[in-house]
Amino acid sequence: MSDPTVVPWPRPAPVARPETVLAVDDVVVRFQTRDAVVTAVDRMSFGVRPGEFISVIGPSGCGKSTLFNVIGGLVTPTAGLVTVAGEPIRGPHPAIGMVFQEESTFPWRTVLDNVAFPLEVRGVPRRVRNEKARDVVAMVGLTGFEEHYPSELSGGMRQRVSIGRTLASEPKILLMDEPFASLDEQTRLLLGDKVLQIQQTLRQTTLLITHSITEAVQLSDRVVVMSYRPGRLKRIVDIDLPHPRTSEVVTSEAFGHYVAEIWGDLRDEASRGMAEAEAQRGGTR
Ligand SMILES: Nc1ncnc2c1ncn2[C@@H]1O[C@H](COP(=O)(O)OP(=O)(O)OP(=O)(O)O)[C@@H](O)[C@H]1O
Repeated sequence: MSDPTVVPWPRPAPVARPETVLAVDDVVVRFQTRDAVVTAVDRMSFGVRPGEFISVIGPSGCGKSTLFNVIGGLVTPTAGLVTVAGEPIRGPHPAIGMVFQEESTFPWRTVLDNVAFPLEVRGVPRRVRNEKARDVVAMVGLTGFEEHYPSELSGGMRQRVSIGRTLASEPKILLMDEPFASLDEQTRLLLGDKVLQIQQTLRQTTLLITHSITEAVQLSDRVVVMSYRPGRLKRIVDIDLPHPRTSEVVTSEAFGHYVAEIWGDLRDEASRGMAEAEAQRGGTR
């Protein structure tokens, strides 16, 4: 019998692991509320490869935003660690760009000046930053609107300005927390196309929180499904649909299979969430 303490020589080649740019490692987040301790995220671990598009989906209140806030350095985890390219995240970090659901353009700045803002903060000279901002404005499909103010744009266009502003800072990882939530279905689909096009052009590593299964399947390489309270990793689904993708993919048979599969996972979790909410309402009556 071979002695397990003897290291063979030559050493066996290490198991090939895909490169990871973002690692979420055993992250736990607990909040102390007035009458209880809430575990919002419980031992979540997953890795993200460079250029990958990952969606995080789960029932309302399962801890998606909390997880994103940990990745974005806005919340310190109770336990566990997030690293970007091996570097621990201990606060807001230039490698991470965040886009939120809420309106976040600067109303007093034009589209171009909104997008150029992070470059201005970095001290990039005006001519260079305007040139770069024009490229980003074109990428988000707003050429011709450079001198417009946010109040002159639709909700979908304003969200593209927000995405453009975040992209101008060239983050290693783009985090988007339900960026399309306030938009109508058609705009969502078209904006999804735009985001995918940008992601594929820049090979931008992207994490998206969404409630929409179709959006998750349309856009993602992998979908992280979370369980209802405490928010744990339920499953990671590989979306093996051809690239480049557009919203047309939603009509394919394979697409329907993925949606059904993820809904199968989510249905139980969402029902648990609803039952708990109803029980709580009953208890407070
Ligand atoms: N600062 C906080 N203090 C106390 N509890 C919090 C805090 N932030 C979040 N929670 C609780 O943690 C849990 C997860 O919340 P979170 O907002 O991360 O969920 P979510 O999945 O993003 O929800 P939704 O889909 O509805 O946006 C919830 O029970 C929420 O009430």
